[in-house]
Parts: sequence; C-alpha cells; structure tokens
Amino acid sequence: ESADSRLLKTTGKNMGESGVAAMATTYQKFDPAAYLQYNYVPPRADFERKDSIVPWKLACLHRAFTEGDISGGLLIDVGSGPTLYQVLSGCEVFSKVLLTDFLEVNRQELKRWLQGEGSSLDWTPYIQYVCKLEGRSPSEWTEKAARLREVVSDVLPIDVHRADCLVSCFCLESVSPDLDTFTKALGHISKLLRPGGHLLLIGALQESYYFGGPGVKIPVVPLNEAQVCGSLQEQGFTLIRLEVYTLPSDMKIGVDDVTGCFL
Ligand SMILES: C[S@@+](CC[C@H](N)C(=O)[O-])C[C@H]1O[C@@H](n2cnc3c(N)ncnc32)[C@H](O)[C@@H]1O
Ligand SMILES: O=[N+]([O-])c1ccc2c(c1)CN[C@@H](CO)C2
Repeated sequence: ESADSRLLKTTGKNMGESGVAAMATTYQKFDPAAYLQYNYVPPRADFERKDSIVPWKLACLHRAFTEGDISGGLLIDVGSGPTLYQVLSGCEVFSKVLLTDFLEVNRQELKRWLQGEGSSLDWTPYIQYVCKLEGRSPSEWTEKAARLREVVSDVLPIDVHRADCLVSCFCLESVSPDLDTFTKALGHISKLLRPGGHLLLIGALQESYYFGGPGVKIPVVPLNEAQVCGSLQEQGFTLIRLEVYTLPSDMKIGVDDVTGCFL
C-alpha cells in the first residue's frame, strides 16, 4: 500500500477514535434534568395530541412488543439515558430488563426512580398512557410501575463503542461522530443478539446536534432512512418493520434540529 493510503487509513481510524473521545468529553457536561425538560414534557410529550412524538414512540413500542413474537428472558436497553419510557411495554413480556448508560448521572437518575425516591420527571402519565394502550385502566399504573421495578434487575455502565445490546433509543446516532462509526456501533450491538434475535432501534433523522443541557451542544451524525437501512443491512440485520415520524413544526423547539425519527 502507498504511504498515502496508509496515512489515509491511519488518519481515518484516528479520526474515528478521536471523534469518539471528543464525544465522551462532551457528554461529561450532559444534564439529565435539563434533557428531560427539553424532550419529555409538552409539546413533545403531550398525551392529548395525536401528533405528539412521545405518544407516537410509546405506541410503536407497544405494537412491537405485542404484535410480533418479541418476548423472552432478557431485554437490554442501550444508552437509556435518564428515561424509562423505552421499556414500559417490554417489561410486560420480558422477565428481566437491564438499563444501561455511559454516564453515572443518568444511571443515578434511573436508580432513584426504581428505588421509589422520585426523579427529575414524573413518569406517571407515561405509565398511565401505556396502560391505556394495553387496554387496562390508567388507574392500574401503580401495578405497572411495580412490574417495572420488579423486572429491572440492574442499571449498568455501557460504552457501545466497546459493547453489545438489544434495544436502543436515540443513542447510536447521538454518540457517533460519523456514519462509519454509527455503522460500527450497530455492529457491536449485533454481536449480542442470538440468531433470530430482535433489535428495536429508535433514532433521530437528519439531526446534526442536540442540547444535553444549557449550552451543552452535542453533535449528532445526520442520518436519512436510506443510510439507516444501509447500515442495518451492512451489519447483517433483516428489516422487519420501519416506522417513520415527521415532527410538526411546533415540536421543533430549539433543543435540537431533528426533523423526524424512525423505529
Ligand atoms: C440522546 S441520549 C438518549 C437517551 C434516551 N435513550 C432517550 O431515548 O431519550 C443519548 C445517550 O447516550 C449515552 N451515551 C453517550 N456515549 C455513549 C456510549 N459511548 N455508549 C453508550 N451510550 C452512550 C448518553 O449518556 C445519553 O444518555
Ligand atoms: O421528541 N422526542 O421525543 C425526542 C426525545 C429525545 C430526543 C429527540 C427527540 C431528538 N434529539 C435526540 C438526541 O439525538 C433526543
């Protein structure tokens, strides 16, 4: 190989590694409470609005965990952040759930809720909404909360650039500096799945940044549907279903430049 191509390859490799290291540094400023206020209160989490993105996500996750043959022993959520919504349906069909995140501040936020010590966001409306999706009375939210606390056996540290997992929401594209690194992270996840296992992936479309706290601007690799499908195919995944949500203009509230999301 010519020196130039070696240089290019080395540069390319170092760029990926230094980009990942830069992301890790940026994440040290991540503010869970602010992040929850940016993304998990109205208008993005308005349970009275049919076009609000959070109810859309909960309905997609409900369908995925009830209409398919997705159930079993262990469900792992990758890059949970300070949020629980992503396992509210899965907790009914898996006997063990692991939540994971890169940051101690996020893991502490989750543990506080799990231990009944309150949290920065009241998850009750979320639990009540998923109860309704399941045909249950919203007043059964306490039973569902108890189920979730029962099956979540741990909240563990994770780094997708060196680990594997099963369910992930808004993580891979938010922690990868470029498409190649996103695709590699997807490959790490694929190693954990048994043959025929399922990956539920929620992600942002055409997003280049989001705020993880006041002034904490975090770069995101902008992805379109074709790139997501191409990366999944490249890592050996078979696409079962792709659902896409396009944000109404009043959901664009300045905390990011996301235009839509996929599941
Ligand atoms: C945009 S937040 C997504 C949070 C949550 N899953 C949601 O749906 O809102 C991205 C998360 O990825 C985590 N993260 C950052 N670097 C990571 C890495 N290398 N491996 C795994 N997770 C990482 C951050 O701590 C943060 O909680
Ligand atoms: O509207 N939402 O429900 C919502 C929730 C979380 C996030 C977004 C949108 C868009 N930005 C990502 C970070 O890449 C985080």
